[in-house]
Amino acid sequence: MAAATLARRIGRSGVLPLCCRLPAWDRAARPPPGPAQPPGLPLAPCRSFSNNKIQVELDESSGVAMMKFKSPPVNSLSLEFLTEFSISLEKLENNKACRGVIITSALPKIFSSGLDITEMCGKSIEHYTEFWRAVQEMWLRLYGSNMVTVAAVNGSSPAGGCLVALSCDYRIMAENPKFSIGLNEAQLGIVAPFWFKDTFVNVVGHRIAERSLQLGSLHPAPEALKLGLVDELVPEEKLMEKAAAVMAQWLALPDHARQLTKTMMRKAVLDRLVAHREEDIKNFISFVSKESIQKSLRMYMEMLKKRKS
Ligand SMILES: CCCCCCC/C=C/C(=O)SCCNC(=O)CCNC(=O)[C@H](O)C(C)(C)COP(=O)(O)OP(=O)(O)OC[C@H]1O[C@@H](n2cnc3c(N)ncnc32)[C@H](O)[C@@H]1OP(=O)(O)O
Repeated sequence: MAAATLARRIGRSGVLPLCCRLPAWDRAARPPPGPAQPPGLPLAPCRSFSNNKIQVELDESSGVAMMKFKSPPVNSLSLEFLTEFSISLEKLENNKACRGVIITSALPKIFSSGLDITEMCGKSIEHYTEFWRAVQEMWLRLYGSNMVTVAAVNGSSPAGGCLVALSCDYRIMAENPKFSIGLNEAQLGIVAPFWFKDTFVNVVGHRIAERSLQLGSLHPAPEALKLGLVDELVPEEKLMEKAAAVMAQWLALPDHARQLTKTMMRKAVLDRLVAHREEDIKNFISFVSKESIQKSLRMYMEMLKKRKS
């Protein structure tokens, strides 16, 4: 079925209708069709699981899951959020019926505000260790996922929020110039870890990443498109439809070829963190424990609050 037709059928709900079946080269063989269902019962259930901060709906007939961040006010990546995120990804990854996931936000104007700064202020070494391991875990799962991952960026997405989008296979952003995206860590007086940087370089190339990282730039959507930080801009109301169309296009290929290609492209970067995980945690702790860094983070939080009042 042509991607455009599929997208039309998906419509705004973002959920593939039951009549749409994708090609036979699924992630794994599906069970054979059972006996005829009694009238009124759905042919293929749309399974959903919702935790406190993330809602996931999987349409088993299409193999596409919709993951929505729903942690007001700004979908900050707290320890609880990151844990739910990793568990949700793991559940989908282990579900043979799931071949792709669209990641978006249920909140208006914000995709994710990045790592929860309060998790990095005035906490114990044990807490920093647990928090940073959760950040690593989320990235390893998302960047290394076998599923097709599409980010439907429907709001601003600084720092860790940008990392989530960068870790997907494809990024579509709402074409609102008020929405911005980028690794702005330098603006907070902190440094993006090497694997944030590697992920960024793999998307936009060395020169753009270097300039953007040093300046801690947050790029308005049109600029993000020009830099290649996002792949497409679409009007906000068309975002989910477009994400579904892109997903259908990617799922039209045999999984194994796409997965092996993805691994080939990403393995070196993933392996680098896996090999240096404990060292990376130690670096984070020694950096975040510095009084000067604590001061920078506190001042940044105050600035956010002042800007509001
Ligand atoms: C120390 C070692 C470092 C190692 C590397 C660490 C790598 C770090 C990665 C990161 O992700 S750091 C986080 C970077 N994030 C940001 O810079 C975003 C900051 N937030 C904003 O710019 C804005 O809040 C927004 C996302 C554009 C939304 O703006 P809006 O006007 O809609 O909302 P606000 O009124 O600003 O915020 C509401 C509420 O939420 C709090 N908040 C915002 N972002 C965060 C956050 N990242 N962590 C925790 N809390 C956050 C903000 O303070 C407001 O709180 P209240 O005033 O309502 O209490």
